[in-house]
Amino acid sequence: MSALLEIKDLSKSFIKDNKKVNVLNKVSFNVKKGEFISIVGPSGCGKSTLLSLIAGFDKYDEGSILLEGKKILDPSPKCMMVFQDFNQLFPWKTVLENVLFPLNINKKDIELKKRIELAKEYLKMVKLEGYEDYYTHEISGGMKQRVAIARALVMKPDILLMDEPFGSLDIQTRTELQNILIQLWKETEATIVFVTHDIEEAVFVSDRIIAMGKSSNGIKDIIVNNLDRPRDRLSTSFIEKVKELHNKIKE
Ligand SMILES: Nc1ncnc2c1ncn2[C@@H]1O[C@H](COP(=O)(O)OP(=O)(O)OP(=O)(O)O)[C@@H](O)[C@H]1O
Repeated sequence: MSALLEIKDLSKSFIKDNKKVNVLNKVSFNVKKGEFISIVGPSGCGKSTLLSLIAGFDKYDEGSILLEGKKILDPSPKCMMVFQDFNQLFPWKTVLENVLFPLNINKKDIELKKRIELAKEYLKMVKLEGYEDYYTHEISGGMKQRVAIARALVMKPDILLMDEPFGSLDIQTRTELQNILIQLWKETEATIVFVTHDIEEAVFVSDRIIAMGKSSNGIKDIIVNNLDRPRDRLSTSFIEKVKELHNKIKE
């Protein structure tokens, strides 16, 4: 596996009350094609900032972010983002129309009939077959997140960025969505960068876990997670890995 995303000496600060606040200081790591990476760390350590920079939503001060060797400077369908917020969907559009939306904007070369087929195929993959004509107020939070994931993945992005996508869900729905996401990741061979507060979630989904710290303004440690898949949350090896991560990220 070669590096798809290369982040090198990335620094970012914000100006607040005329003072410069350093959030990221010389952050470097690579993501290989097909890899599932999680980013964990305490609130305010810069996880969302890092994801926004990769998505091209914001500008960095120094360093570089390269996707297949090219600098990311602006948002593009190559990096799709799924947020935590249930309100990221268009409420005036149906479930199908939401998933169709990025295709209609970016993939006009595909004929409409095919675009609709594609959107339906991804809705089936997130187990929402039969809900195509529902509006967002008619579906649950977990279903909304599944629509958002289908809408992002239907674009076949080089990287899927996920900012605490399951953070507002109850534990049962969260577990169900983690399983769906892992299945989708395998089926679509996607590359995923996933921010989470939940250490167990990080151990369940990812190949490598990037632990960020607030005092370090960047990466504290990168933990390789080669537990066999499918992973058993109750196995001794899983629990040991969760403990290892807990100990490593203690501030
Ligand atoms: N636009 C902005 N202007 C000023 N400061 C900002 C801005 N965006 C983020 N920050 C600051 O950068 C720091 C990191 O914020 P960020 O949202 O990246 O953290 P996080 O690790 O994602 O936190 P959480 O887990 O709570 O979502 C915080 O101190 C925040 O106040």
